[in-house]
Amino acid sequence: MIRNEKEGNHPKMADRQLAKGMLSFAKPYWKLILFSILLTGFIVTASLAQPFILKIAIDSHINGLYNPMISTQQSKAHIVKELLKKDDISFKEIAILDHNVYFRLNPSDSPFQPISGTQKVAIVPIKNSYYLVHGWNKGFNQSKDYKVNSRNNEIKIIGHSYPITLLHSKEVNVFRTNDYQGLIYLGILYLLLIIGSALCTYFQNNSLQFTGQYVIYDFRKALFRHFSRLQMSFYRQNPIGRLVTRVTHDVESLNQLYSQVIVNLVKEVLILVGILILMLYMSVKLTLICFLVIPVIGIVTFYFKKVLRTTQRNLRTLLSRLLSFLAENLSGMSVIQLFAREEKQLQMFNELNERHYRAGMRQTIINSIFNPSIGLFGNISLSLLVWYGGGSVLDGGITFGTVYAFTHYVRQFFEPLRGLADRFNQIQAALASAERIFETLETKPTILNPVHGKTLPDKVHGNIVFHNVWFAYEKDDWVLKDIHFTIKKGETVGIVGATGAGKSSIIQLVNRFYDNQKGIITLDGINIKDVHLNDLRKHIGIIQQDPFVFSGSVYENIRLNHRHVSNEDIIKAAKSVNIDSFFRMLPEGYETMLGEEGTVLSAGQKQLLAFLRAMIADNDVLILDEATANIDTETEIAVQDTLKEMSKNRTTIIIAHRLSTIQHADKIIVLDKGRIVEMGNHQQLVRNQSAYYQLCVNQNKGTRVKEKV
Ligand SMILES: Nc1ncnc2c1ncn2[C@@H]1O[C@H](COP(=O)(O)OP(=O)(O)OP(=O)(O)O)[C@@H](O)[C@H]1O
Repeated sequence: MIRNEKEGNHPKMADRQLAKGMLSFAKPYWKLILFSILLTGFIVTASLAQPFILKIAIDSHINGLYNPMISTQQSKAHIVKELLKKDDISFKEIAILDHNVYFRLNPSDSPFQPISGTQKVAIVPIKNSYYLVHGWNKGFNQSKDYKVNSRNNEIKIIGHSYPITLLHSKEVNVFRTNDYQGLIYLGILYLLLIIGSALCTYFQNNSLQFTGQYVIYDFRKALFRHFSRLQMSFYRQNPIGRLVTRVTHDVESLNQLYSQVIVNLVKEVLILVGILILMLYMSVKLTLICFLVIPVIGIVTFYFKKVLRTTQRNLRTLLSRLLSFLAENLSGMSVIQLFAREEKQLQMFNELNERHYRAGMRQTIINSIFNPSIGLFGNISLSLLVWYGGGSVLDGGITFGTVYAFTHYVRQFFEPLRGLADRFNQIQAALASAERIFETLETKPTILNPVHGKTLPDKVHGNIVFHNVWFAYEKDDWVLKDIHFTIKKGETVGIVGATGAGKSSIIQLVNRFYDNQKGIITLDGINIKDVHLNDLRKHIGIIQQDPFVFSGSVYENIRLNHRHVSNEDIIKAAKSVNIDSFFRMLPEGYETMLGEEGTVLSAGQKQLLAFLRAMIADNDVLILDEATANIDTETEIAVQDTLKEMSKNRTTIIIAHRLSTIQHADKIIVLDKGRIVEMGNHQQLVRNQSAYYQLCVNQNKGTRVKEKV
């Protein structure tokens, strides 16, 4: 049966609450995260610097334009010398201080008057030439200080009260032709950036992956710890497949968030901001033109973000349903085959599978529209750049290097935008998973330890009293009604009744798998709700009809957490019940590995194993719930003898359909539809000729029931 999944309908957790929860898991690893962020800073700087270095190289080497950004004092001096050579002006000495060039003139040779022995000169790149400007002592900027007539290349000096003289107007490609050293510096810088960036990326990736692994390890641990504190009703409401999805799929999706998304998001945002600043620095107009498409992208992204989140959530819910269905069907495959339900189940599986497939397709389609549309906007932006930037280069408004750098930056800008779209996907998926994980983690355990609990002594007497106990699994659907009985220290009590009468439910209450809604249950006079759960449960040993076998050897499965018990003790116990030979028959005897990847025990062997567990645990109260149902008659006789031995001086509760197994009990409680209808020993009850007698008659197929056992 497909359970009614309520997952998709749960109220959405506030994003802030989610973020807080996720941060709390990342907090222990803040140093690692900070380290990654610092490395990210370097990686971003390096990736932003690379096109800029190329721009400088192009402008300096291809166009031969002087660029103050890379002008070393040496190259400046070099330009000056080249210029002076061309104009045949001789200066005795050139000194470069700060960004200014100072000449110590030879007054007799020079047409200029020295100013206190030094002449201050500016080197100004105009069009494709360098100019020495004399008489300058402040900034010298295009449009404020001079204008270039692009038709005849004439340069006009404007708006200066002090004399400015242009010394030189010849085309000189000084830098390009001669400054190989500058080029080498640029090359080395570029190489260092690339190597540095690669190293940082390596360390950043590792530290991020480590963070992700640490965090998901903690998440899994927290989930498992929480699962082990949750009451049985939680497991009734949540199919195992769904819970497995939490610990596997959902946690993995969070791993991506911590190891890739967050820091990459920081990186991408930094790159976007950095590019924007650099582009604005180089040309405001060109930047604005390139980014004409940004508002459209904003609207598209907002819309897709909304749709994607819903789709992601839907996809997760359906996957979880699919897994639950799968888990349920795989564990019940024998029943499916036995009742020839293969086709029906397949049809149900197909339905779910198809819904999951459709949701997956929807997500793929959304992504396949979103990603290329961001790419398209990037290309539109590049076209605008070529159109306007190209024209400006021809006009001389901006350099070719600038346009070249812009093409890099525009691409680089749209790359993270596309990445941002993927980040959105991952964030949506992670948020949907986080919602589920935190919802699970926030499920409050209802079977709680008392705040100020009472401690039971190491050994309890085992007096158990049910004081008018009422219990329902579902609200007001009473399974046990006004149950009242006393089991005295060392007594053996049998509980009988028709199927569904409530026998097992009584046991579930004794060890607090469930809590009764009304009445009180006491152990040695102490309300069991006042005792710490571990303290209570360590006194109660239960042998179930289908005991659980852990992965591990037979020894480990019997010993469980009674570490002090030796292998010899276990063998001795097994021999005493005459079941030693059963375990010796296993492929490697007591060393045989059991569980998922080991040997599979038969139902009877499992019960024998559970018997040994109980013997080793030596609890003060022993409960058997159909504990011998799967054991053959011969072995059962041996086990019954041991049971008699074990129940001496130990409170024992036995639930058995086979009434012969409880005939020796000190007291037999007969249940019918959740109520006690009879209580007494075998003889008394047979004499009563009522409910118990009727059960015995039914079981003996109408033959007379003997009082004597
Ligand atoms: N986990 C559960 N959630 C909801 N209802 C339950 C649960 N376990 C049992 N019940 C219901 O409680 C009633 C009593 O069940 P219980 O298992 O105690 O009966 P029982 O006498 O032990 O039956 P049987 O002899 O078949 O083992 C039944 O109607 C059953 O459907």
